[in-house]
Amino acid sequence: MQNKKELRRMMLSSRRSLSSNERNIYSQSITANLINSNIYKEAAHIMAYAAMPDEVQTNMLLEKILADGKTLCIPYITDLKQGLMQAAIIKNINDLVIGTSNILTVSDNNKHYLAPEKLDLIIVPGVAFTPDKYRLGMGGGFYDRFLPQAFNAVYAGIFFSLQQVKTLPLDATDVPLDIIFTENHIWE
Ligand SMILES: Nc1nc2c(c(=O)[nH]1)N(C=O)[C@@H](CNc1ccc(C(=O)N[C@@H](CCC(=O)O)C(=O)O)cc1)CN2
Ligand SMILES: Nc1ncnc2c1ncn2[C@@H]1O[C@H](COP(=O)(O)OP(=O)(O)OP(=O)(O)O)[C@@H](O)[C@H]1O
Repeated sequence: MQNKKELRRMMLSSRRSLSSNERNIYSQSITANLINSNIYKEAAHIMAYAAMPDEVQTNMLLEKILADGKTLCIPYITDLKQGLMQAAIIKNINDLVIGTSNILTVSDNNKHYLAPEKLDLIIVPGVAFTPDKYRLGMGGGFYDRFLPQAFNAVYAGIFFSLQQVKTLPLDATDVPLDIIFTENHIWE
């Protein structure tokens, strides 16, 4: 089996092969599948993410979470070297600023963290996934360290179908997801 680094490079290039049109259409379907689910409807405190250009796009999702009156958090990297992040509350998408690794996040001077155990639902990005709901991420170990602290939350991955692989090289610290949404299937 390939190692994580090699597989990550391959799967990132496959994700990049989507046209922006495909990416937008698939992102809309994934968002629709998620917001129609009971886990979304039942969640009051949600952590999502601000997407990088190749990822499942989340603008519509972030707007919907706020419009539904739910608490919305996104990752704020507190220690890049140690792979640590917190759930920072956001009230308005327009307040986001460019942060670590060029990803939009909350501005430094007005941060409020939600305690991880308060989260009901975490929407997790990734580079590849398996049908048994393991994920390969960007390689920082951020989610593997964060998810166990959010022990009351449902962990929901959102991926494009072309990110599916049969198996992944797993480490003891890899945390499986509870449910995965793609544009044409839901694994639960
Ligand atoms: N949207 C989003 N936010 C997230 C994550 C993520 O995967 N997606 N993370 C999940 O862990 C954390 C950030 N982790 C990251 C780890 C490495 C790189 C990275 O290597 N960036 C390259 C550019 C890669 C690219 O553009 O494809 C770089 O900065 O040079 C980026 C984010 C927290 N926030
Ligand atoms: N809970 C943990 N405690 C200590 N080290 C960890 C933990 N989780 C992951 N790591 C380490 O972090 C490094 C990156 O892990 P991995 O390649 O699984 O990240 P990833 O899931 O792809 O990244 P991300 O979650 O940031 O998207 C590995 O060296 C891994 O052993």
